[in-house]
Amino acid sequence: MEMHVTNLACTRGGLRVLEGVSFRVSPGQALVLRGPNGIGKTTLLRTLAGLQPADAGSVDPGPEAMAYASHADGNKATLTVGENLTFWARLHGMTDIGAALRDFNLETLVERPGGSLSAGQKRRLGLARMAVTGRPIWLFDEPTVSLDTDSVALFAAAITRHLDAGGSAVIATHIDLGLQGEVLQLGPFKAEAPQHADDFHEAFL
Ligand SMILES: Nc1ncnc2c1ncn2[C@@H]1O[C@H](COP(=O)(O)OP(=O)(O)OP(=O)(O)O)[C@@H](O)[C@H]1O
Repeated sequence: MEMHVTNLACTRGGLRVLEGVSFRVSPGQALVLRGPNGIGKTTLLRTLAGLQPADAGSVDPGPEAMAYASHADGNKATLTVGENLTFWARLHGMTDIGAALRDFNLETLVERPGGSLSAGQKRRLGLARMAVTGRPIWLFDEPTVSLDTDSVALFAAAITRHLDAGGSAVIATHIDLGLQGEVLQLGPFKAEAPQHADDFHEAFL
């Protein structure tokens, strides 16, 4: 499924952050978002994921085709690793969690409560959730935070498998994951004449 983003404008906390953002991502491709802190990478991902409305422009397909892994891992502390993944899979009408457990090296942790995991283990669980959604377009916000070198390699391999299967991904990361696709620098899309931020938007988990 090809993703078309056309002339998108995004706002955060009452401030127009980005405008005129257009790109396409084909099946089998990853798009890496780059730009300095505060340029709007998270804001763009939240808009693509349907967590906030676009100020202008369009995103096709809509959020029902996407799975979003934000800064927050969003795991349930009292559910085990297996229960967390099963919950997330069922939410998306799926049942199989075996491949996700294997791909993110979670098999030995399957009975552990989410709240008892280390930061990197929590992150692996948060990322594994994407693999049980069955959704074709995966969105990631700084996915490699807390991951050690081996886990970064696991993550890159999981994304590569998803791309090889015809999926696609949009990833805000400063790390070179060696993926097939392009890099989009967001600097040129910075909104002109910024207004005063007059609002605080609670982040969605
Ligand atoms: N919860 C919030 N409420 C109001 N404004 C916010 C909020 N979060 C971020 N902003 C502002 O929105 C703008 C875009 O922030 P955003 O988090 O999208 O940037 P980013 O490129 O992801 O940054 P970073 O690389 O630091 O994660 C910034 O000016 C930021 O100060």
